[in-house]
Amino acid sequence: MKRLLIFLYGIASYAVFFATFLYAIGFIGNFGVPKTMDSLRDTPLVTALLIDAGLLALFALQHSIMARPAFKRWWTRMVPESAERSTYVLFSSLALIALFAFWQPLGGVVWEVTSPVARAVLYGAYAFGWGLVLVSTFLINHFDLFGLRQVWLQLLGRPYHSVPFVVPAPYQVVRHPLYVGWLFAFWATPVMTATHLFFAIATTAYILIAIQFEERDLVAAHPEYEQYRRRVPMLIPSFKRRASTQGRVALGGR
Ligand SMILES: C[S@@+](CC[C@H](N)C(=O)[O-])C[C@H]1O[C@@H](n2cnc3c(N)ncnc32)[C@H](O)[C@@H]1O
Repeated sequence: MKRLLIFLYGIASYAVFFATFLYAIGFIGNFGVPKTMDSLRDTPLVTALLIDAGLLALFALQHSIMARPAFKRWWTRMVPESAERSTYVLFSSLALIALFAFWQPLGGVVWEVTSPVARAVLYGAYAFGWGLVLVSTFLINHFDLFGLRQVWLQLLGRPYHSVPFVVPAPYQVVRHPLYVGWLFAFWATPVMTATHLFFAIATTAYILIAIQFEERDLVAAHPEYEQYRRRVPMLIPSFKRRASTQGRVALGGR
């Protein structure tokens, strides 16, 4: 019974994540959802800025603290180990839902692209970004990243083994293709409002900081990551160099 409950919890967490992911595409792209990022401002500027900064900080803290191995060791004294990743996914989604619900548009257009061709290119870049994010999760292991593999294995009563650390095509030209996808999704817009610019700058800063923590954990789990880091650029792809780390190595630092 407990196994089934944990499994259903994992499925529910994934469903919440997937709905949040779809909403985020409309929220940031300003289409198809009831509330988007760039609606008109109806709150004093400083108040709106403070609220938005608080919402971004909430997500950043949740997302980074709960990902650290030390936190996981402490947390899994209370939460079953097999449900740890699903709980992380659920809390991340809840932080994003809070961001969507309480976000305060700042108003004001900083720049606007009017050429139809350039607008089409920017919309294409936006779609490319989201596509790259999704594809990267499958290249790493989508089902492990979102906790489904963990709850499935415990349902079967089978032990959990870390997924292997692979270096598929995009990871051979850049170390963080998923974050590159985020950067496309956050920056590619034909109408850059003050709100959008604030969001893009803050999330870019967060990505740059989060990479430092993530890579520290990756080096600790995989000493060979150090060499991979020397060969492959962080965010700007290089098609000249190729990672030699093409084998499958156990990944323990999730
Ligand atoms: C949200 S994913 C982002 C992955 C990567 N930073 C990117 O941008 O493509 C974070 C998780 O991916 C794992 N990870 C990072 N690089 C990886 C790689 N090359 N192969 C497998 N897992 C990786 C990290 O350990 C972390 O648990």
